Amino acid sequence: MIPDGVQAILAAVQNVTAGSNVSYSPGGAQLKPQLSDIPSFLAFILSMGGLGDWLKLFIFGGLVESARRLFTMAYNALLASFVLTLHFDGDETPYQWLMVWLSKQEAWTKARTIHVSSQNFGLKNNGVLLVPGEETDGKEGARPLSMLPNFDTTHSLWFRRRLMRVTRSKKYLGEGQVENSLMIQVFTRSHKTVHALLLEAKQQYEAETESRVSVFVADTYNNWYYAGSRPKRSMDSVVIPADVKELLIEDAKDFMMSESWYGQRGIPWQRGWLLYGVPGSGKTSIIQALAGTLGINIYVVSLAKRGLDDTNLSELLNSIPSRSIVLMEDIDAAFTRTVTREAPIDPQVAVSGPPTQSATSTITLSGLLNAIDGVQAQQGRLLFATTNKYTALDPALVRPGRLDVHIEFKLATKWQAAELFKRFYPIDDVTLSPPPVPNDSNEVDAVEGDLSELSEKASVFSSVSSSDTRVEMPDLMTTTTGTMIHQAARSRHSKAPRLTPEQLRTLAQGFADCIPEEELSMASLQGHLMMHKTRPDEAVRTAPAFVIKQREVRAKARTIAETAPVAPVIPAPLIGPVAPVALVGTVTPVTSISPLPSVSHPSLVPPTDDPSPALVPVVETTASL
Ligand SMILES: Nc1ncnc2c1ncn2[C@@H]1O[C@H](COP(=O)(O)OP(=O)(O)OP(=O)(O)O)[C@@H](O)[C@H]1O
Repeated sequence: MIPDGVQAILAAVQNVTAGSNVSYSPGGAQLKPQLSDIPSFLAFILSMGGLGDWLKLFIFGGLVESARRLFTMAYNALLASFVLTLHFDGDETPYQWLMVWLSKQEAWTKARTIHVSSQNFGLKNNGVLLVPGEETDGKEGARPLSMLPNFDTTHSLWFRRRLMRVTRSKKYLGEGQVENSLMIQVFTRSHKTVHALLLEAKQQYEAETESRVSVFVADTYNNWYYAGSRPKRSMDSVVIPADVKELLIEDAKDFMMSESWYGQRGIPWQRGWLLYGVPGSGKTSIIQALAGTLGINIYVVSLAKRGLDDTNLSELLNSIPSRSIVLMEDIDAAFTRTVTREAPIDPQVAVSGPPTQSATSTITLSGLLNAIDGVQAQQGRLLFATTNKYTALDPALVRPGRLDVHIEFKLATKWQAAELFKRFYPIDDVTLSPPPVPNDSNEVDAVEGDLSELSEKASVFSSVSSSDTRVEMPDLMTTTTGTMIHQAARSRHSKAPRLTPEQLRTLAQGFADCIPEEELSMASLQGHLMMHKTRPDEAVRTAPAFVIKQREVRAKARTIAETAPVAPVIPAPLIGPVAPVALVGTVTPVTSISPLPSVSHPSLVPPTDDPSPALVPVVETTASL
């Protein structure tokens, strides 16, 4: 049953549509006045008691809302013409610039709601404004506190007499992923103010990072994100033969300056280096040092990364800015797991196989090769690949044009051991130990076997170290070890004797004499020196024991490896004709990859007909360390 009021409206609507004068009235009577047009229809509606009131309210509300919307639109339009709004994504570098810049603004010291953070945005400790009164310099492990805009709060501050509103946001994406963003509104009609802001933030940040190298890694969504920065490592701190170091630096510098040379010849402006050899021999260190020397950033690609496929890899490589280092660490790792020449071994395995396989990437070798060659790839890219298994690499991957220069890193030579020692102990930072206590059960005495021969060498140097000292030795001839340690520690901070350059040379030589040629890695030698950070003579005295220990550890590791069940390796590496090392262009095929001939370092010879040096090659050889 339709209520009378509604029936009346329906009839009126019909009449209006049909242009009829007939209208409905309860009981069949004609309604006065006749509803022949819209105004009369409305008048009729409004004349209907409660319904009329309701409709009036509806129309009034509609008008108010429309007015509000119009006002908001006008306000926003007006605001947009006076305000410039900038958005920054948390995983991009400009966000870092702005956060550091913001952290240095005095505004936060007066704000009512602030975020107190110990994040330093990849900068050294004093890179961000410290909470007034806080001193962190020189304090080990101290993390500075900085004051920043609070999340989800809009802050106002002034920049060059312009009002700025800053809103920081944080979004939780699940699985521990957080997305940070920043919005800055500047009350200005001119872009100049915004440019000045960006430039100031960038310059401030770059000044802070001048002594650092920024590192980017791919996130789980295969986008680059800023993973922080590291102090620049000096080339001098990496002990490899000087000519190899020079080759790397000169070749890289030359490459960076040769854009037009490549362009004129239609050669893609990219260059690849393959650093291969034993773990802990300085492959990563030299890349880090090179990035610092050239003042460029490092983008690290892990080919075994979960979820990485051919398309992602290609996109990742293509989105790297020019004049950057791309570092593919342990390039063999991908090859011995899921990467094959044409396709993933078994898509089922990649999806649901054992964790070691499903947890890795599904890239194919062709995908990798395409990504390296990438037609749209950024030009001016220095590609570095490292591997411990040179023979596991496909010849197509290591051919010139992809990985042009191959450098082998070997176990430490005596020369490297001595040089590492000298660099490890800057003369001003170290002191000498007291003379060894007779019959003391120190580490050297505790080791047996061929240690005696080595310790003979060491003892020469410990006696040298304890003799020619400029400062009188504190009296440490005590009976209990505990007391001696205590007194030795005290001597470190009191009248400890300093090393002379001559003593350092002698100690370094003594250390080198204790280290067998090409048996231990540089990393392990460094580990030993770390145990005696400020006591070079102790490092020498205990070196023989260290060597014995290392041999034992390796023997144990070998036994474990021999008895352990052999894990299936997928697939067999392709071994074929390979240029053992080529400096651009030419390849000397060899029938198999065997241990490479030792040191014969490539040299860079500038082309005779072109001013651009070094890119024409010439030498097909192997650079070994
Ligand atoms: N030639 C070297 N000169 C100075 N330090 C070295 C050298 N080789 C290794 N080290 C030290 O050993 C540590 C490991 O070095 P690095 O990571 O560069 O080795 P790697 O060859 O890249 O090893 P992996 O193949 O395992 O990645 C670093 O702390 C580094 O300082």
